[in-house]
Order: sequence, then structure tokens, then C-alpha cells
Amino acid sequence: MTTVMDAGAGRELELDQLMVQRGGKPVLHGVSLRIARGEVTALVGANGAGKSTTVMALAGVLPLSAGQVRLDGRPLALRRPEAVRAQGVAVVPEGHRVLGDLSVQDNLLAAATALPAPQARAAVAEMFALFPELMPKRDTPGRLLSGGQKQMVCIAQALVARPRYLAIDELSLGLAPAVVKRLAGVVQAVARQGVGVLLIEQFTTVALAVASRAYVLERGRVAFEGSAAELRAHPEILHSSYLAA
Ligand SMILES: Nc1ncnc2c1ncn2[C@@H]1O[C@H](COP(=O)(O)OP(=O)(O)OP(=O)(O)O)[C@@H](O)[C@H]1O
Repeated sequence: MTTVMDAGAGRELELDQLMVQRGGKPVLHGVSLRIARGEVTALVGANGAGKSTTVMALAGVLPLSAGQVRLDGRPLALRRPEAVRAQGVAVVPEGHRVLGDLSVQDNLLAAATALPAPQARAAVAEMFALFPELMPKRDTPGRLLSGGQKQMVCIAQALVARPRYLAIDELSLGLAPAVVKRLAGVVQAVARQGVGVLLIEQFTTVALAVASRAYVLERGRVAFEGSAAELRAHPEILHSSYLAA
């Protein structure tokens, strides 16, 4: 069966030596990450380490001063946000922002405008199947949702575009543990369907529990790269990175 999250296997999204400046100041000093399809990759690091900057550079929101993003072996052709999305990379920015005056259903349809109408409707129906708890809220304006429900809408909005890669900035921030557990399960299910997921988190427990590979960012540089299991087994790596911030 083909699903929204259907995707090939064995390919990667590669961030190669990204250098990014903000306010004229270098913030990323050559960040390289590989995000494989079919698994979750964690990007963790202290406040200000450069995680959101990395995601915004990936999304095409911030320009690169050097480096390259490659998608399945080919450089991303255009780096404007819509073009990045059209090439199969979806980003959920920090802060679970939804269109407050639009209903949940219209929020999802608005994210599916690039698809022909029947496919858009099918993709939205699949999102309600993925998040059945949104079904009773179908006609509720976005602004009346809880934080967890908003985060579900944001993830669903990213998935209706049928991405091959999905980056989520701060999946768990500000959400109740039960909601985080639920979202972590969805993220794992999405990865199992073949999507390459990048989970960006300041608090590491959830990200390292669901990830296969992990990166620690420290002051705009990759301070650790390896398996999430290795990082779980050696919390001192995290401690020194977080203390160095
Ligand atoms: N708009 C901006 N202009 C200039 N510098 C910025 C701007 N936004 C962030 N920075 C700087 O970029 C660096 C990285 O910030 P970034 O937000 O990427 O970190 P982060 O790891 O995502 O942390 P947080 O958890 O706070 O979001 C910080 O030193 C920050 O001061």
C-alpha cells in the first residue's frame, strides 16, 4: 500500500560543512550531518548551540555563507523555503504555530495546496488517521487547540506535502509527558515508513530514546557524532557539551 509517508530506502539528506552567519556574526562553523531515510536522527545541544540555525539553514530560511545541502546525492537545486519543501524536505519550526483563525481541517488543506484536490483530500484524511485525536477538533479554530494538538497539526501539515525528510525543531518543548510520548511514537512510525527524521531537542531524553544516530552541537560545531545508544551510555559527553555552552 502506498501511503503519504511512502519513500525509498538507503538514501540520505546531507548537510555538508554548513557555515551560517546571523547579524554579521558566524554562528555555524562547518556543521555536517547525515540524515538517513527510515530512521530518526537526533540533533541535541544546549541553548544557543546553533540547532535552530541549522534547521533554518536547511529549510532555506537562512542563507549559507559556505557549505552545501545534498538530497539523495544531489545538491538541493533551489534553496528558497517553498523550493526546499517541493524537493521533499519538510520542516516543523519551533513553537508549534498554526493558522489561528482556520479550522484544523483548513490548516491541513492549506498545507496541501501544492497537491491536486483529490490527492490533497486523501492526504488530509491520512493525517486524521495518523492523529485520530484531531478528528473531533476538525472544525475547531487553530487558536483554541492545546499545545499538543497544535504540534500534531504542525507535524501533519509537514507530512501532507509527502516529504522524504522531516525535521522537527523542539518536538517536546512545553508539552506534557503523555503528549510527548504520543508524538514520539508517531515520529517513530513515520520513520518506519521510510522518512528520514531529524529531531532537534535541547532536552535529550526523548530524542535519544527514539533516535538511531545522534549529533551533539556545541557553539556551532559538531562535538559528537555516533549512535544514540553510545550517547545514552556516556552522559558525560552531553554534560561537558552542555557545560561548555
Ligand atoms: N536573529 C539573530 N541575530 C543574531 N544572532 C542570533 C539570532 N538568533 C540567534 N542568534 C545567535 O545564534 C546562536 C545560535 O542560536 P540558535 O537559536 O540556533 O541556537 P539553539 O541551539 O537553537 O538554541 P535555542 O534552544 O535557544 O533555540 C546563538 O549564539 C544566538 O545568540
